Amino acid sequence: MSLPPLVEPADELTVDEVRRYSRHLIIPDVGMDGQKRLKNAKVLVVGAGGLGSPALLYLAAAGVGTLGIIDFDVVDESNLQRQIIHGQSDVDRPKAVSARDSIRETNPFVEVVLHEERLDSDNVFRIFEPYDLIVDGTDNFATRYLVNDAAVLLGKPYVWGSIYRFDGQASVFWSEHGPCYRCLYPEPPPPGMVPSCAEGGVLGVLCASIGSIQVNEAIKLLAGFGDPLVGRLMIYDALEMSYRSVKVRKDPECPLCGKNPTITELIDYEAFCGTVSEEAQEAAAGSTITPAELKQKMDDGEDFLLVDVREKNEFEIVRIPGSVLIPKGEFLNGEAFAKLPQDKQIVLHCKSGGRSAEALAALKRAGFGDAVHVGGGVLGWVHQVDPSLPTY
Ligand SMILES: Nc1ncnc2c1ncn2[C@@H]1O[C@H](COP(=O)(O)OP(=O)(O)OP(=O)(O)O)[C@@H](O)[C@H]1O
Ligand SMILES: [Zn+2]
Repeated sequence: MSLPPLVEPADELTVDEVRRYSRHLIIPDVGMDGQKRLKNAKVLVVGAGGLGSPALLYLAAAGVGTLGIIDFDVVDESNLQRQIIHGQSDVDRPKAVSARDSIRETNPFVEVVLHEERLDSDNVFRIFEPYDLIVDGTDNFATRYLVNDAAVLLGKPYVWGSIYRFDGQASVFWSEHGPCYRCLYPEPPPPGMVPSCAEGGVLGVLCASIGSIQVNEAIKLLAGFGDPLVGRLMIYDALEMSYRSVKVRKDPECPLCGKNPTITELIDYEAFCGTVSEEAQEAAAGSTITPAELKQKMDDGEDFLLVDVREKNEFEIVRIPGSVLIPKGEFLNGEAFAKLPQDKQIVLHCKSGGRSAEALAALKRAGFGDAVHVGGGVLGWVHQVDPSLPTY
């Protein structure tokens, strides 16, 4: 399938621009016409993180005239392993600002528009409106469904990518020409079932593999050459080193882009994706202690068992003294219960409190009524109790 260019060409390229983009200009498919279209293009990149870093740098280098960056976060040292648009001296600086500075160095001809805020249902239409196309570099389901729904309602193409450990996926969702994200993934995974990169890790270079595919697709759509990844899901396995693409059809029953849509306006995405399930929230209500309270229990010599429900790799990076490891999965399948004493209070913790709330719900169901979990998890422990420990 080929599609007409998304963008009209700019009137002309300056002499400096001709020099800079000469290796594009001599490719027949791009040429002067394609490069002028890129110059006129306006692309929004959501998230200046793992995927956003290479995406922004290559979109800028390619000469996309206007680049919008939306990110609410600041650069953390643990980002530098993969978020190559930021450097050591950017730690603690807003990601959007740091990304803009790198882009200026890569290509001063690009106009950068900063949106230093969290994309949500209240601001998404206003923010998306001026852009031709949206590149998504975020890592959470609520934002993905939000981006998809807003893109469908505004009729804009949505270039999506996703990464985890050694696996990557990418596609272009554009309901006028093919499926949307909901056609492929009608429901978000149950809370806690799909680990994030913060929980499971990601090979740094995978971001470049998938982020550059997203840029490739964006450029093709903007300038109108090649076969876009509309209606196809690209699956990449860095361990096997294989790329394959599978067909994705538009779902006639899709509640958003199908024949009889039931979603005609934005919804509450946090509730839809429920980062922590309702049962876990209920279990945690009134059964959550702070890291400082945990320290107090230890200092008071209370008799309890502290169980870390993270994975072994995480336990090896940093742990709370005296904790034993029983991964969350064993609470969900019931194997954990036989390992636990009946005569002691059980205190659960994880990295930041989400997984331990899920495990707590299972534990309470199994009859451990006085169990509690530590809000903020081991990260909270490091911040409140022992800042000499590493975080991840
Ligand atoms: N709704 C949103 N609005 C704006 N930016 C978002 C939104 N959701 C996620 N982001 C940003 O998208 C980026 C996602 O990138 P990535 O997952 O690589 O980084 P991270 O969140 O810093 O990593 P980690 O979760 O491993 O600490 C982050 O910079 C995050 O701040
Ligand atoms: Zn759809």
